[in-house]
Amino acid sequence: MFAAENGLKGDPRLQAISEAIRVVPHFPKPGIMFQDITTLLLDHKAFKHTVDIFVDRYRDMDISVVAGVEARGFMFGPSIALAIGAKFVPLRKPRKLPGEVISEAYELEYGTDCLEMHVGAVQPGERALIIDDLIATGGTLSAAITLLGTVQA
Ligand SMILES: O=P(O)(O)OC[C@H]1O[C@H](OP(=O)(O)OP(=O)(O)O)[C@H](O)[C@@H]1O
Ligand SMILES: Nc1ncnc2[nH]cnc12
Repeated sequence: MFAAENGLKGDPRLQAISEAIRVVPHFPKPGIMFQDITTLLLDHKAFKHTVDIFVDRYRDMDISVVAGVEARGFMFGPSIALAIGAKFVPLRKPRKLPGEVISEAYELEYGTDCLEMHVGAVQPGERALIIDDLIATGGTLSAAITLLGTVQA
């Protein structure tokens, strides 16, 4: 579905990316099929393909902010930000940022958590791209959208 919707159907890079991601059954608890992107990071071609796909899609779209979700969004977001000429804004787990923050709580596939962003990192009216490695329940992405939407309001 992702490939068809994004014009990537038949793109050989997708197979290389898919093969580079290790699937670990029952981690970190029974029933979870853990998608391990650390093996993708070991494969520099598949890693570059991953970044390139986002850069090709989002360059020249007037995006000035790439917001990366801790921790795995930090592994892809900065490369994409540099390539499309945007700033990188970390969306961090609680009590990691030293300045004034805005927070958004959310539910995970296996627990609850919260994302925080520095006040002033994003200005009203800026266009943002949110980067993470994976969507499971969508709770994290939803919280990230809400956090950035707070600024836009
Ligand atoms: O769609 P969801 O159900 O919200 O799940 C997806 C989120 O879960 C994982 O992060 P996790 O919270 O495990 O943190 P980590 O990146 O620090 O390992 C993953 O990297 C996404 O951020
Ligand atoms: N199935 C999964 N694999 C990797 N990270 C996750 N975070 C939430 N669900 C996950």
